[in-house]
Amino acid sequence: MIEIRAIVTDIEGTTSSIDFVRDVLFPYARKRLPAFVETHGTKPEVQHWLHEAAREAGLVEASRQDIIELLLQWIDQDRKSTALKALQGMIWKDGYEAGDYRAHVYPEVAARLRDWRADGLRLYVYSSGSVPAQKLFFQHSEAGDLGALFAGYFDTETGPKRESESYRRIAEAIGEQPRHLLFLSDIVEELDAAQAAGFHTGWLVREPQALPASPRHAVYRDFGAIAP
Ligand SMILES: CSCCC(=O)C(=O)COP(=O)(O)O
Ligand SMILES: [Mg+2]
Repeated sequence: MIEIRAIVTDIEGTTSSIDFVRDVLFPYARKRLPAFVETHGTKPEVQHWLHEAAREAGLVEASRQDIIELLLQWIDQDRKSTALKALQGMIWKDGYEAGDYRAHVYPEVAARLRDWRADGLRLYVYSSGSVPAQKLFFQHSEAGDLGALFAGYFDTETGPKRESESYRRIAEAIGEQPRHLLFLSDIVEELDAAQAAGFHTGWLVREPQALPASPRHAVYRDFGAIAP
């Protein structure tokens, strides 16, 4: 018998719409990034991630302007850079706190997360968004503050989402064998990596996307259909 003890979920395309991230969060960060770097660029945490971005791009002796342009380019490319995601998270904080937006979650998600918690399952997030950005996202969701439902958060500091070693690290951090863990995502390469590490997997293929013809993972239209 399969015994799932904890669920690890992706955000974009899984709990929440890709449109919200692409049409609200990314433009918000894009517009404010130059002024944010100019104003906060000497703070150690910001400086650290600016250096990391330059290092990732192989830029030597890059000016602040060079790094700003690089980061804007990465936002346009939706590059899953840990440094970019950390800086975006710092910028999004202001937007959430000012009430400029609330994070989208699909209509059934909050109720299902609560059901699973009530059934004794532990819930975790694994997203390319930084851990602080993930926490803000669920604290300021359209369905209210969902932060207390989660026992922990993982981002790409744990490792890339398409590498199975990242999922082994997550299982170890959670303290469960992978066979007791279910990973939910909209990206098949992430699911393949989780499956290779021994996780159960659920592929969220939300309307109006076509259902895959011969899927390698259990496919769900929404969280309502998932019965761990
Ligand atoms: C919570 S952060 C906003 C989303 C984001 O920047 C991102 O890259 C989400 O990617 P995911 O791994 O959740 O598909
Ligand atoms: Mg996703």
